[in-house]
Order: sequence, then C-alpha cells, then structure tokens
Amino acid sequence: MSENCLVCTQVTKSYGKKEVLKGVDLTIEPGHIYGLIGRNGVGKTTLLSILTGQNRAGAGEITYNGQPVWENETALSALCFSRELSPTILFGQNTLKAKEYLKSAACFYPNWDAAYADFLIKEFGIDKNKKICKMNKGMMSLVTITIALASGAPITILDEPVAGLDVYMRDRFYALLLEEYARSNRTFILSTHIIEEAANVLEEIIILNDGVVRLKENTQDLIDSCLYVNGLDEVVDRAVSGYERLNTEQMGRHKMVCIRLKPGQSFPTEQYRGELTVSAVPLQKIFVYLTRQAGEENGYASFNDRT
Ligand SMILES: Nc1ncnc2c1ncn2[C@@H]1O[C@H](COP(=O)(O)OP(=O)(O)OP(=O)(O)O)[C@@H](O)[C@H]1O
Repeated sequence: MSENCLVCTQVTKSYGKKEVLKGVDLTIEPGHIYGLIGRNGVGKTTLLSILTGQNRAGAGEITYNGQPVWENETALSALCFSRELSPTILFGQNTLKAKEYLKSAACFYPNWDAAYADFLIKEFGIDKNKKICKMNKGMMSLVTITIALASGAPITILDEPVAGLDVYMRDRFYALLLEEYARSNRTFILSTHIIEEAANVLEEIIILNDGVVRLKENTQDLIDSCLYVNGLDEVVDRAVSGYERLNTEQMGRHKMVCIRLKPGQSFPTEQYRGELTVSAVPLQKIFVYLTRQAGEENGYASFNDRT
C-alpha cells in the first residue's frame, strides 16, 4: 500500500504562537500530478518543505516508501523540492550563478538527467553564468523548473513554478511538464495561485485550508460535482433543498445557488427545463467558496457599501 507513497500523518507546525498546520493527513501516490492550492499564508510552502525533510514538523510523521523522511538520505534523494529562488539570501544579494545551482542539483539527485537539463537551459534561454540577483522573476522560475524537471526525482515538488512567467512561458511549462510526466510517470506536486489555467494539467486537487487538508479530489470529479442553479427565488429554493449549498447570490427576485453533489447524487436538470438554468462552475469559484473564512460568506465588501 505504502510502496513509493509519500504519507503525511497528523502533521502540525507552529511558528512561535502561530499554529500554521493543525494536523495534516495526506497521501501522495505514485504517477499523479497534484495541485496544492490554498490562500496566501495558509501554509503550502511550509507543508511542502516538511514533506521533503527541509523543515521539521512540530508533531506527526512523514514517510516515503514506509520509511521516515527526516534525515533519511535514501528517501530525500527521491524527493525534489525545487523552491522559488530569491535575489537575496541571509543579509546580502544572491550572487550564486545558475550553473552553481544546477551543479549542486546534479550532485544531489541520483537520477539527474544532464542532457535534459541542457535541453531545458537552451529552450528557456537561461544564461548559466548569470547571477541569480541579476535575473528577473520569470528567469528565476525557469531555473527552478529546469532543476525540478531534470532532477528525475520520483516525487518532484514545484512551489509556485509559474510565478513571474508570461502566458507563453506558462503554456510552454505546462506542455513540458505533461511531456515529462507521460515519458516518466513521475509524481509531481505543484502549488499555484493560477488555478483556472492549471486545471487541465492537475489530475488531483488538494485544498489546504485553516491548517488541514480541506479536500483531495480528482479535478474533473470536483468540477463535475458543482453546479450553478439559476432562476426565480422560490423555484431555486425548491430545487436545491437537500443539496449542499456552497454559495448563494441574490439578484432581485432571482438567485443563483452553487450546489455540490455528493457521490452518487445527481440534479434533475430536465425536470426544471424552461424554469432554471443549470451550468458549470469554474474551478476558481469552487476554490473561493470552499476556502472562505467566517464572515466572508456574503461575498466581497464594496466601497459603495461604506457607511
Ligand atoms: N520561518 C518562518 N518564521 C515565522 N513565520 C513563518 C516562517 N515561514 C512561514 N511563516 C508564516 O507561516 C505562514 C504560512 O507561510 P507559508 O509560506 O507556508 O504559506 P503559503 O501558503 O505558502 O503562502 P503564499 O501562498 O502566500 O506563498 C505565514 O503566515 C508565514 O508568514
């Protein structure tokens, strides 16, 4: 069961008095592309660094292939966490060159693919002799993507890989990722805030919210399980009674309710033909509804509503 799985059991983490992770349970299975999504500051980077033994959990356990990850060289060499690069390190500028990062990655990862790294460097136009502090944000992202893809690590984690990339390069990255995935069947975990465009790439969505995994589900199943039901107030209320409501938007005598179907549940769209409009919900909206905090249920505050 645990063969080549990365298993996280009841992991907690606090920084001072701030409890970021409150008991995370998560199993990463081989041969999938996962998307880790969550609001700013929810603890995505913290969780990813703990999963890969780069940060210590407060409590709980992380195992790879049944063995604890912490200070376990065999497990760690199978896990690549290609972090976002920063133009500054400690108290100064990051004067390391791209080639120095690539060289240490080549030493660390036993499955490092030098020919593939060279292909990506050429493809992305990376100047290997350029210092990180002299690179723009997009170029730094391309260095981390190169390390991640060329690492050959069975479980490869990319933290906000498309940050700073223009739409062409984001598209190129997704295509390269899918190509490598098809070729190697490695497991990838991506954290991203650009949810809608990643939806076609991510097989499974993991939503981290309020310190725990709020949801882990096949992306298409999640999208298929949510529906907007739109129409006259009383008809909508009648139609959606008994369904989980994720959101309600009132527009005069009309309303639009987002419902979430439970496994095996369906909505009788035909029965309401001519009375109600039933449509798909964008993944980004599903994410917004599922990660709202107390007090945010009524949507966003408007400057026009000030008293
Ligand atoms: N080394 C640290 N010391 C103190 N607090 C930290 C440290 N690292 C992270 N935090 C805090 O922990 C919380 C979670 O941070 P983290 O970077 O894991 O979130 P995130 O979900 O990756 O955020 P984002 O989406 O904005 O990148 C934040 O409030 C952050 O300020």
